[in-house]
Amino acid sequence: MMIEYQNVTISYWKWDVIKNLTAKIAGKVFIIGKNGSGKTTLIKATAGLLPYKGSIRIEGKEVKEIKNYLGLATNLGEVYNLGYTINNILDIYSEEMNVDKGLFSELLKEVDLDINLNLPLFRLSTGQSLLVRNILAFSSKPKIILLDEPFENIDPARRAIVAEWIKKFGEEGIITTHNLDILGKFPDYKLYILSDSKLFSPILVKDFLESSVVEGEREDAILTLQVSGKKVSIVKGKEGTKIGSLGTIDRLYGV
Ligand SMILES: Nc1ncnc2c1ncn2[C@@H]1O[C@H](COP(=O)(O)OP(=O)(O)OP(=O)(O)O)[C@@H](O)[C@H]1O
Repeated sequence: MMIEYQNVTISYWKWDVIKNLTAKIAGKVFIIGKNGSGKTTLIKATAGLLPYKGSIRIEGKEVKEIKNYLGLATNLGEVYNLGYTINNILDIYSEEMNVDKGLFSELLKEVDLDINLNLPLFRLSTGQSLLVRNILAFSSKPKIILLDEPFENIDPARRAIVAEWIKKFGEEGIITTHNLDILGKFPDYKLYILSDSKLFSPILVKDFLESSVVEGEREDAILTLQVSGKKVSIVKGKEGTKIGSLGTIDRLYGV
């Protein structure tokens, strides 16, 4: 079981956001990357919502040829445009996408989210809407989860609950995030960095958080990547500020 990218190029008009990306992803993994690096674009293409060149295969099946694959769920807003109110969405997705209404209500209760299900999604606050979309994704008990920034604008106690759901639901998938604190809850998960259109080979979250970022190429690096054309090394040891204590990964991106 795997998500496989082979020479994948994804473009908006003539501009390539992802260029010749090749990677094999197994299990549930995190992808981080600076603003605009293409994380959302990659998730959308993997969910079948964007055209791409090359090959994206999920469990051996080419994404653009898959119709109604029920094993995959995402929190992307585009997917939940059908239906007007949240109740409408629930009706449609319980029928078409295996969303379990009982599980949906249970998860809603777990985060103590008191919302009017007769409202359209876009009437909710940014955080509430994302929580509902996360819950919709988990409620189909998917095999594969594609979650774009599932913690953004969500308060800390609820973020911790979303983290537990990520551990519980899905056998494989991709989660993008900017949130270093929450990454600490996933020490044994693999982390990929998307930079300069490449997905750099994965390192364990715990190794990443215990490392520091230095400029240039280093022999002792656990990972050397390219950021805006410059080499950056992630090294373990006493040197510099640990990534885990930075609170933000901006240094990695040279900001
Ligand atoms: N529909 C679109 N049309 C044209 N360009 C787009 C479109 N969607 C995204 N882009 C551009 O593609 C690039 C990658 O965007 P994307 O949203 O994938 O980045 P990201 O890594 O998810 O960023 P962030 O961390 O800020 O969420 C950006 O420069 C963005 O402006």
